[in-house]
Amino acid sequence: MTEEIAVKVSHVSKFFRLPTEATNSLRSKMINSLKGVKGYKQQYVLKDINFTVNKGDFFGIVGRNGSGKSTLLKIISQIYVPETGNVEVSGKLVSFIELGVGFNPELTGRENVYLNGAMLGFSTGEIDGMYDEIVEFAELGEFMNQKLKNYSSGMQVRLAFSVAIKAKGDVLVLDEVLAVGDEAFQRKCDNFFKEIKEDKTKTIILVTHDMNSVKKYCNKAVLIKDGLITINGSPNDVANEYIKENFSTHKNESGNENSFGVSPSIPILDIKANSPIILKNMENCSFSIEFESKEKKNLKLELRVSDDVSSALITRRVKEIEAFGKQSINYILPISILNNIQFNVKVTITDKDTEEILAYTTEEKALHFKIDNSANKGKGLLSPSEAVSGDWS
Ligand SMILES: Nc1ncnc2c1ncn2[C@@H]1O[C@H](COP(=O)(O)OP(=O)(O)OP(=O)(O)O)[C@@H](O)[C@H]1O
Repeated sequence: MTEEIAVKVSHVSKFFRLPTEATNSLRSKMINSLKGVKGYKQQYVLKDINFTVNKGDFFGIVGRNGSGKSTLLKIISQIYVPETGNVEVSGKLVSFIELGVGFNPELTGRENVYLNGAMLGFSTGEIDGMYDEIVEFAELGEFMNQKLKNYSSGMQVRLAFSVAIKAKGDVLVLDEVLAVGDEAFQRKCDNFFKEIKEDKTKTIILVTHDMNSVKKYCNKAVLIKDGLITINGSPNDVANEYIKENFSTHKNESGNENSFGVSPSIPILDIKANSPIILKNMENCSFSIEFESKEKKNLKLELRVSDDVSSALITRRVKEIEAFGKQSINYILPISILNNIQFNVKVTITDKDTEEILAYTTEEKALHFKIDNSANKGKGLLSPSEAVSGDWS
């Protein structure tokens, strides 16, 4: 069965002009123009963005502040025109990406629902049909005849969000940052997202910084970095890569740059060699994984041993443990089938319950070994049946 496309983003690029000098007189403007000085530079915010969202998808867009997510949502919602490329949308698109658009503080809640609905392209009859559901979801029944300017900011957000999600659109574009509210309203939104995830006639595009939401609701996601899509794939891969990206800008308490790859709950992660790192005439390579868990947690340790030259994975082992405090776990890797090879050892520690990555070994902190043993016959991994495994101790 071929999937129906809801939104197709093709080769979209966008730049903004940033002033490079202040020209506050007509004279300097004229001189600059004669000299060919433009007085601004083009800052590319999106660079050749391509992806497809199918009907029924719950599609996540993830990226750090300033990576270009809101600009992309505005292009999808036809608020901005891209410099290159285009966006094709099938069906009616409803977006909730900027607060206050389509709302007038001098009008009542009720009038604002009709105004906003009209701006989204719905007729009065259509809004009549949606009105009760919108008010019920927003829990603002008794306030609908009051002017919007008398609403608290939370109430205004609730109304705007409710119009967006209860409007009968086919594609809903949401910036989750705006979907704030008290705990009860958040729970309601959570239920709504869970329901809509199962509704294969609705398509959602959600920008969020909350990786639990990505894993919980989305079936596909993209990660944007500096205006480029760096991953287009499974929500788990995107969420984990985003967490790693964020980690690399967090220094640990000592401010030591070599400690990148740790988090407040696992502030230390090291791999220490117990055997020499140049292995001659030896059968085993041994090392210990040392880390500290600030809280009692069920953890998943993923050990990866890879060839330094080809990056091929030699072995991957997973161990689940309940850990609290300082830990040291030994690992013995038999090397009898390897020779003339350099390899590295890295570890990723994940919270077993939430699947969040809590710490991982960065390139700089990987432990490297070299095998120089003429008694061993092979080079690298000989065949899958001879895969190197090893033991935890
Ligand atoms: N109207 C504008 N004029 C000039 N620059 C802009 C404009 N809008 C956005 N930018 C710049 O474009 C870049 C991307 O901004 P954008 O708001 O799309 O990022 P974002 O990923 O949504 O960030 P956040 O997570 O903080 O909302 C930023 O460097 C921002 O300063």
